[in-house]
Amino acid sequence: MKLQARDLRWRPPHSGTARTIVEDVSLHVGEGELVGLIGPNGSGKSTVLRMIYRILRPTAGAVAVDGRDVWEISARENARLMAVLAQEQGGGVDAGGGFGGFSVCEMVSMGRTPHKSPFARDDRHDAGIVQSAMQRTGVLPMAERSFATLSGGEKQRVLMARALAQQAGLLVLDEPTNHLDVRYQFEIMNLIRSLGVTAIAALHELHIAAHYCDRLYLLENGRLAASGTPAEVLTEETIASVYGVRAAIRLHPRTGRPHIEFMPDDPV
Ligand SMILES: Nc1ncnc2c1ncn2[C@@H]1O[C@H](COP(=O)(O)OP(=O)(O)OP(=O)(O)O)[C@@H](O)[C@H]1O
Repeated sequence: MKLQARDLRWRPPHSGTARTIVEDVSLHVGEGELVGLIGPNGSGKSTVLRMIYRILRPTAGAVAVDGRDVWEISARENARLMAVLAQEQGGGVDAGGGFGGFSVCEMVSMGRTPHKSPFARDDRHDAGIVQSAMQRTGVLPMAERSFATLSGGEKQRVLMARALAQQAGLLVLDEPTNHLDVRYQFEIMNLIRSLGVTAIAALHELHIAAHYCDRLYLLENGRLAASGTPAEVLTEETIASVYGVRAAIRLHPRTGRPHIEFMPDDPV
């Protein structure tokens, strides 16, 4: 599955003189690629992803999956094409997020909804997929727990399991490592990579972006500041100018991927 976003712009509707949040953003994710969207707080990463997963209609520009405009596809078919791990869920779930009454297993089972006719019950095929998704994300032992009682990191893994259960060819992930300790950060990223599906992920952790992504897009104030391989994008100059932090970067001799050492005490 391929993703293409062309000339995306977003301004809050009915906002009078409000500023444009995203301007001129074009990106593509090839079949089986894992692409990272990075940039400082407020640079527009979530807004770009929301346009991709069709929560926000672009003010201008278009998003296409395998050449089809996402707004011309029904919401249900769209859910079969792309699975989303969104920030709203991550933020919302801390307070229950409306899912307070559901068990972990029920939450993950919701990933099967786009594949079933209305009112159909889970069959054994669905149950097997749900079980496997819980196993791969390490949440199987808590299958019967109430979702609301989980820690932030446990909830994040359950939401990842739900996205896996959806078995979509495109994953759209807004900070998938949010709330996760270092072990689970790597486990989730290894899992995403091992799936071999097409994926785009907003990431804060630059070492994760450097290590896992095939290519990166760097946003600054709603516009693309750089794009390319991690080694092309994560340079000392770009990190200083976009993030305002000094860093020393070495390329790993075997992988060619950047290894970043931040030097927060050195002036930019
Ligand atoms: N509905 C809205 N109305 C007005 N401004 C908005 C709206 N949604 C987002 N913004 C603003 O747009 C900017 C980009 O927000 P966005 O959430 O896309 O950034 P981000 O890069 O994902 O940030 P973070 O890394 O902090 O999650 C922010 O300044 C935000 O306050």
